Amino acid sequence: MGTLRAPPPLRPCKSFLNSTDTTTTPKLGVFSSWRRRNTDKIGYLTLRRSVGDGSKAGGFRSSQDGSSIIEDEKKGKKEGLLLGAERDVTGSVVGFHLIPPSGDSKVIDAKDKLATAREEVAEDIEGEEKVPTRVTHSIVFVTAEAAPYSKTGGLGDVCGSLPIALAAHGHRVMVVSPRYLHGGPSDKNFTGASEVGSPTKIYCFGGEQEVRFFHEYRAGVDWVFVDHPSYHRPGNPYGDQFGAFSDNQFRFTLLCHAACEAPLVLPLGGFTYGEKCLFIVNDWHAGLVPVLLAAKYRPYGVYKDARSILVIHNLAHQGVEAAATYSNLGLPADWYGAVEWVFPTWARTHALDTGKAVNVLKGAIVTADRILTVSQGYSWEITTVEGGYGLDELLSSRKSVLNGITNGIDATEWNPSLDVHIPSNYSIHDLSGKVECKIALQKELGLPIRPDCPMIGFIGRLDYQKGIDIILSATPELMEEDVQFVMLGSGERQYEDWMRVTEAQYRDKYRGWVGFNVPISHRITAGCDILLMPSRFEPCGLNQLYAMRYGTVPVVHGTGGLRDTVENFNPYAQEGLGEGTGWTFSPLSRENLLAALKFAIQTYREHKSSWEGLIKRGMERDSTWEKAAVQYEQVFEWAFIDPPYEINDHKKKINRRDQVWSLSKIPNLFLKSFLTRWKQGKFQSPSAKRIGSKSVTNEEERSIAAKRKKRLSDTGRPSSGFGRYCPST
Ligand SMILES: Nc1ncnc2c1ncn2[C@@H]1O[C@H](COP(=O)(O)OP(=O)(O)O[C@H]2O[C@H](CO)[C@@H](O)[C@H](O)[C@H]2O)[C@@H](O)[C@H]1O
Repeated sequence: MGTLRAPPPLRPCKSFLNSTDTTTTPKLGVFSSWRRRNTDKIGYLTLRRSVGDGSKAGGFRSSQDGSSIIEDEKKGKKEGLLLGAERDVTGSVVGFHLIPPSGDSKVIDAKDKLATAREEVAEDIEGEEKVPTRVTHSIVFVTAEAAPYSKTGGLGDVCGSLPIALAAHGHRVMVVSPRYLHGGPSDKNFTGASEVGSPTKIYCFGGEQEVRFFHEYRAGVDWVFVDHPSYHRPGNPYGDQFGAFSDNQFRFTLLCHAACEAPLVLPLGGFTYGEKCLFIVNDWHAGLVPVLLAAKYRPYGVYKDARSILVIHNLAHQGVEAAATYSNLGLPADWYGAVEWVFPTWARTHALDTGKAVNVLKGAIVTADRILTVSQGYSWEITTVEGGYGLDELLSSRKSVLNGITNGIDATEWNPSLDVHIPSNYSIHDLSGKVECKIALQKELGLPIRPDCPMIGFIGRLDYQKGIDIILSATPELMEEDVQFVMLGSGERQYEDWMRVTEAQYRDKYRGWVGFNVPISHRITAGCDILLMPSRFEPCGLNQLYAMRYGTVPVVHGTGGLRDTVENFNPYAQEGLGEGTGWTFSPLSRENLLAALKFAIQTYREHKSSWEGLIKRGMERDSTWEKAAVQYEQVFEWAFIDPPYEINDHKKKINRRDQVWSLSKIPNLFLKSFLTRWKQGKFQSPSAKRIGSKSVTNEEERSIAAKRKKRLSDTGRPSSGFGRYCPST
């Protein structure tokens, strides 16, 4: 956890390690600058990349095995010389250069599988120019959704834009997600992708499944879509009007297996990604990937140098299914402990319920090399009982590899001066278009056309996370004000119905748009003056970032990423010039929400210059991916410093458990106290002692249950303790 700090020491390239002259080998951390100072032959080194259509891509070229190719631009292309071993002034080999006469690059050392490429711009011989060294990786994103191909929320946005930002930094990036065909207009999103490689067999769910891969190269990224009949059905990626699909465990198990195969088998742009990849697995849907790397591949010497990073966008969804489904996952039998989940007694449904389940996200937390959340605030919240959804202790035990990086936004799609979905474009220098957007929105929704009336917007999933129940309770009082309120969302049926009823009740003030509609979401973001986000918890939140960029002032519950990104308004700061980009209220309650909204409305009406300041500070805020991409790169470096999760780690933990439970190994001295404690119910079953399982005594369970009961009676809502009934989506 904590902030991202100084970069780790640089790692030497393989060719350097191959040097036979070890006497002059510099220390790793100083290799780069040492090399620049002492080598006068290196010239200007860059790495060329070839992905998809080689002519389109810049950067470095990857070999079939994922290795990278280094070219000497200055000399190689002109002279076509085979430079061979490069030596410094002391005679030490510092690198190898293979420059073919054609100017084409060749692999330096295919055996080395040097997937980590190095882009170095050496300072000139006099040492005047200092340019940073950059390490590039072969990155494989695994995700259930990626915009614009598929999107139901923020996960799609992030996985549609972060890969592009990382590719722009020179990384070779692949995104693997399902090829959903719902039989509607969204199917055309996949028409740009064509079949690549040959059908691949996946072994899971007691049989053999065949998946096909489709590929599109766009914006510097290889978009790979896994095709299987189970992804072809009406609805959205996770369910339809009847609820979540019952075979989601199967569909996302398939995705994970296919994603592990893709870098090995797909010749994208003529070259596979190879084994030395960095998997970025998003949420539980992709959570099986790090477990597969450790359990299925590494024991056979495959993916030994790969690393995985788990990105948690929403801890509330963990992919929990009955323990009996373990055999479906395609994992070796002795890896059950990695995904095993035991619910506390109070959360079990009946007397014979043993509480045993498999929890895919837990498996990912245990086996991933690093863990990221989408804001720093949330990375702390998930280690607390309130925000941990039963995984807080496990996550706390992994604090040393847990960081938070605030999401960026796609600054091309969400740009008021370019947005194709809004009727008038505008910018911070000329806000006149914003009023036109407001008038057009009022017209479109059939509301009275009143440019001076404060207009409040809400966009999001209609569920408990987003605090819809608080909006619901506050709306009657809000409607007493002279305001207009627009909501766009879909989700729980009761809230959708409430929106329809409220619209009928307040015809001239309220509109509820039930459904998922991206163009409307842009028009609400641009046309409203205030965006309301009373989320109960919010890992990052993107709508407040979009709102600020569109000069719409956010009023948010101060939690997770909302607290990190919205600065509370202070009218007295900076000698009356003001400070802040919106309002944050806490704790979450109807009264606090109304108070914050009323402050905002009053400021809008009575303090025009303060309002303008709020708008401008929000629009000036840098929410692009650039900053986040650099922080991600820092975490990549850290991931490669440590060895990957090994089968040995797993075995050690299993053995430790066996030792605990082998009575012969417990000295007699402790046996009595052990048995006494056992009778008191202070030990759980052996399985509960396995890797990362929740290990609480019956007494603790009872006290947690009592606390929850009290909280329920005090506040009328359950705490976010153990996630007994996490849905699969
Ligand atoms: N009815 C509708 N019509 C059109 N567009 C709609 C819509 N409902 C939602 N959207 C869009 O979906 C996205 C929602 O993103 P959020 O980050 O607010 O929430 P979400 O909870 O899905 O994401 C999770 O992952 C993201 C990404 O990490 C985190 O920011 C977040 O906190 C976490 O809960 C936005 O682009 C929004 O405009």
